[in-house]
Amino acid sequence: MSDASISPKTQQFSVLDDGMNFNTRKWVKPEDLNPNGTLFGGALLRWVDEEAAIYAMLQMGNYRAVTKMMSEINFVASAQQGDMIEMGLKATHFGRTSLTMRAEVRNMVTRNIILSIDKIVFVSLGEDGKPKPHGYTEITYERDRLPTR
Ligand SMILES: CCCCCCCCCCCCCCCC(=O)SCCNC(=O)CCNC(=O)[C@H](O)C(C)(C)COP(=O)(O)OP(=O)(O)OC[C@H]1O[C@@H](n2cnc3c(N)ncnc32)[C@H](O)[C@@H]1OP(=O)(O)O
Repeated sequence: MSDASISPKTQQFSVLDDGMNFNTRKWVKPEDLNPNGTLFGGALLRWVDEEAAIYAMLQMGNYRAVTKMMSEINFVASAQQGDMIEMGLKATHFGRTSLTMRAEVRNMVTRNIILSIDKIVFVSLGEDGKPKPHGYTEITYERDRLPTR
């Protein structure tokens, strides 16, 4: 995707862009770098997995959500120390016990997409650790599904 196709809205806080929810920003720090001096892919994946787990919990209304599958991970471009990145997620399929989502990470400084994952699948589990139906079929943009303590 070219720079021109990225909406200027991506530089605003918490925007909904094409239904994709960009909530979390990270600052690339020295401890996040690989020996080449660019953002370490493992750090990026850890951030995405955590963000996706929280998104899955909010959508499926269950704190017990586990990563089942990630499709091809495309490290499209790199980021450097001092860059700010933002992570976007969008649910693409609600199954019976699972939720499939798409992920995109953008460099807010260069405005390039740096990572895309077409499919991340989370499964809602019961207390027995087995898949548990979540009962939802559509995206919520609220925090209305999670039980509170
Ligand atoms: C108030 C406070 C409370 C606090 C409360 C404490 C709890 C706080 C927990 C925090 C949790 C954090 C979690 C963080 C994120 C991890 O770090 S997760 C760690 C890494 N992931 C794992 O360890 C998962 C390991 N895998 C498993 O345990 C088993 O594979 C699973 C997930 C139980 C699923 O078992 P299974 O036999 O595959 O189940 P199965 O019924 O065949 O399939 C289930 C669903 O997955 C789908 N599926 C299965 N395989 C695939 C595949 N290859 N591709 C796509 N979909 C698939 C199926 O289609 C099905 O979907 P639905 O059609 O029902 O929608």
